[in-house]
This record gives sequence, C-alpha cells and structure tokens, in this order.
Amino acid sequence: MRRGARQDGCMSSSTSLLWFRRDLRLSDLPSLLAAADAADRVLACFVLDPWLVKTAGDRRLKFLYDSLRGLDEKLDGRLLVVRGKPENQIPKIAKAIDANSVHISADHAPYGVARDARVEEALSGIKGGDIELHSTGSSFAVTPGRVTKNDGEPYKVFTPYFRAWREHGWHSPARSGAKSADWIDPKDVVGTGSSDVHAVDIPDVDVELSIPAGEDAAQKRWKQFRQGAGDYSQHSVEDYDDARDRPDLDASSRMSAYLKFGNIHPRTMLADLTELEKDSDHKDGATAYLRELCFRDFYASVLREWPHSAWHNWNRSFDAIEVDEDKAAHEAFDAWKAGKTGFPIVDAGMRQLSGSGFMHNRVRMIVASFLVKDLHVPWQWGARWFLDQLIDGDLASNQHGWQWTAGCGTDASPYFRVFNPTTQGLKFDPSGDYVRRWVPELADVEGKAVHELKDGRPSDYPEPMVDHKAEREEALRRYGQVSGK
Ligand SMILES: Cc1cc2nc3c(=O)[nH]c(=O)nc-3n(C[C@H](O)[C@H](O)[C@H](O)COP(=O)(O)OP(=O)(O)OC[C@H]3O[C@@H](n4cnc5c(N)ncnc54)[C@H](O)[C@@H]3O)c2cc1C
Repeated sequence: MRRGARQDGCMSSSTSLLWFRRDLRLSDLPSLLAAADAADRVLACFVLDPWLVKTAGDRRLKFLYDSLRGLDEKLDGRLLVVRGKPENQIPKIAKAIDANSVHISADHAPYGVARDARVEEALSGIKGGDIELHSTGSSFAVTPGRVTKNDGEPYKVFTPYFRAWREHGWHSPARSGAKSADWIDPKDVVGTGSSDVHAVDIPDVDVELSIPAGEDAAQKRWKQFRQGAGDYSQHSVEDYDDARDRPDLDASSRMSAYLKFGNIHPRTMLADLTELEKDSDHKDGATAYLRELCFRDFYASVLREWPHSAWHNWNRSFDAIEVDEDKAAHEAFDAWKAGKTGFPIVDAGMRQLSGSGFMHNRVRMIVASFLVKDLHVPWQWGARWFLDQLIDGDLASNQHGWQWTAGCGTDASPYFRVFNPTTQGLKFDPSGDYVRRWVPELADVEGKAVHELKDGRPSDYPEPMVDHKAEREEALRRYGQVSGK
C-alpha cells in the first residue's frame, strides 16, 4: 500500500521528493521509479550547493548548468532549483510538499557520504522523523563496495577486480522517463502559504564547451560512437582497442563528462557493449571499452574504502618521499600549467586542458609523470589543477589516476617507470598532428619531427625546461629511499 493510501480506502494525494545530484537524466534512473512508486506525485529538485559550486571550474559548472537546463526542459519546466546547504534546503522542500520520502541515487565519495548523513539527520527532525531518505542505485555499473574478495576484503588490484566485476554482472537498464511520475509544478510550492522555499534560475557561465551537455547529447554521442557515425565516422568502438591510445586520432568516446554528471548511466552503455561483444568485428573494441568503464567503478570503490586516498598517498609509505615545494617548484609548476615546458607532447596536453577542459587519457599520464617525476612536484598539485580545469573532473578517477602515475596508488605504475615525454610523443602521436593542433608555435614543423625538434626550435617556443635523463635519475634516487614501495 502506498504511504498516502488511507485504511478506509480513500486516497489522499501522497508526495515524494526526487533530489537530483550526479544523475542528471530521466532514462535508466532507478531513484525516479522508487520516488514514483512511493507516492502519487513527485517533485524534482536540484540544490546548488555552495561548496560544490566553489570547488568546480567554470567549464564544469557550465556543463552542470546546461545539463540542468536540459533536464528542466524534459520536465516541462518542473525542475525546482534552489541554492543553499542541502541539509537546510531538502528538509525545507520536503516539509513544504508534505513529502513522505526523499529519493536519491547513492553517492559514495567522501563529501557526498557526509552530506547525505547530514540531510538524513536533518530530515529526522521534522514531521516526527517520518520522512525517510531512500537511496536507490548509484552512478556506477556495480555499486561501490559490492565486489569484494571471497573473504569480504576490498580488491587492491584492478585485474582481479575486473574479473570479479564481470562475474558479478549488473542490472539491465531501468525503464524510466518523463512519464514515469506525475510531477508537481514547483510554482505550486514556492512562496505559497508558510513555505519559505526560494527557487533560483539556473545560472549560466560565459564559457564555451567543446561538447554539448545533457542527456540527449550523451545519448547521441554514445550512439555515434557505437555505430561509427557523425564525429565517429573514422574511429568508433570497432577499433577502440587499437586507436584509444592515439591522441592525434580523436578515437576515444568523450563520454567521461556525461558519465560524471550522470547524463547517461554506465549500465545503459554496458547493455550495448555486451551485445557488441557478440559480433566478431566489434568484440575486441567493446571488451576494451567495457574494461575502461570498470576502471571507473574500481576507483570509486577504492575511494569508498580508503577515503584518505582523496588527498593522501594511498600507499602511506610514500609519505616519506622527497618532493619540491619551494619557489622554484612553484615556477616550474606554473610553466607546466601554461604548457611552456619545452616538451611538445606535454605542452600540447596542458594547452588542450586549459583550452578545452579535456585531455586525452594517454597524455594525462604523460603530463602527470612529467610533473611528478621530472619536476618532483607533489601529485596533489597536479590533481588539484586537473580538477579545476577538467569538465569530467572526478575525485575518484582523477586522484587515483594521479596516484597510479606517481606510483603511490593501488596497483600503481611501478615507481621506476618514468615516461620519456619525447619517446611517448613519437609512439602515440606518430603523425605529430596532436602537437601541431595545440601548440601553434610548432604548426610549421612537419611530421613526427615535431617531437624531437632536432633541426632547432622556432624562436617563440621554449627550450626544454629540464634535462629528462638527469631528472629521471633524480626521481629514481628519491623513489629508492622509500621503503615498502
Ligand atoms: C592523471 C589522470 C587523471 C584523470 N582524471 C580523470 C577525471 O578527473 N575524470 C575522469 O572521468 N577520468 C579521469 N581520468 C581517466 C581518463 O583519462 C578519462 O576518463 C578519459 O580520458 C576520458 O576520455 P574518454 O571519455 O574519451 O575516454 P574513453 O577512452 O572513451 O573511455 C571510456 C570511459 O571509460 C572511463 N575511463 C577510461 N579510462 C579510465 C581511467 N583510467 N580511470 C577511470 N575511468 C576511465 C571514463 O568514464 C571514460 O569516459 C584520469 C586519468 C589520469 C591518468
């Protein structure tokens, strides 16, 4: 029986609140089905949390706001947007609509866990503690914490996690959409009677996005990548296994921001990928892609299990490593951020980041290795800059991607593996197109010569800021002093 149904058979109109966070879509959304199932009418809301707004860069905010606009449109203008601390706003809204329950998709990152506990506590203080916070589903194919070793211990190494993750499997996509609920119009709530709920307009930010935000854009891009159409007429999931490491080819899916904001659920993608695996032409590409989605789940599980790894070395024995933090380190860090290191592939990556809010995965590894092992700067500096700049900036994937490179994370790259930026450039950008695209000073240098610049450098392009060979030795000396590595 629905909570609003009375014993005498008369139906009072019951209400629930659907609180959107990292799940800005209507399809494949279990919390929407749960909210609709719990009550006759549902109010959709989003809270602009000042803390989250403060910690996101302009492009990520633009992507968030555009995603909210798309969601509001799909709801015919019935998305309530408020500003303030969720622990103040959610109980206020729940009270205003006399909700029986508040519905969310689970968040496992440290801030989200603490925020949701505060909201739950605040809800217990109203309506005689009768309003429950219901969590249904998450942003991951398999909820973090669910795939463990036989003894219940969390996995620390990706490959066995991947095996267990595939064996565990995931649910089919949930069938949900705009018609799944009878939506309450926020106008009937805001400023009526004793309600002190204040709606705000969805803000805007004056920056351009290199890909459009929102559920429709996510679906379209995913379809093109699957089918080898539109932006993906050259490279698609079919050759993803071969081409994914090539920043010059535009062969990766660019789905990361959509996944970050929940414009699409990974389960929707996995349903397609497991079908594609049955086709011999697509099998290898689909399996390689599925493995990358598993990395996303893996790092979310690592963060849930070891929240300290957000800003500290997952492997605490690396706390002893010598890092540079003096004035010269700050200057070196500034040159790295500006893409003026004199190493073409590093500079191209850093300029792609500041110019578009995105960077290819292979290049993320190269620039991260350069910062940590050639410039000896703490990985946290680079991670913070990435989070500021990336549209897909995500605490779990970013911090553990950095720690993989720095050697202090779960099954990290061995500490003695120091990427040589020049040979990495030659190998993964063999045409040189990627560097030429992002470093205009080198636009006239033909072919792969752009990585070595043996015939000299244009006068406006800097000399290499360090001697890679010498810094590699220095990195090995420092890493050699860490025990338990
Ligand atoms: C130093 C560093 C920092 C990173 N920071 C982030 C970040 O803040 N946010 C983020 O989403 N990814 C991050 N990654 C992972 C990866 O670089 C991006 O997910 C990928 O480049 C996004 O582009 P794409 O969607 O075209 O990837 P594709 O190659 O098309 O991959 C498909 C999807 O798989 C997932 N994925 C792929 N590789 C990884 C990975 N190594 N770890 C986790 N998930 C992965 C992403 O969701 C991605 O959208 C980081 C990697 C490194 C080395």
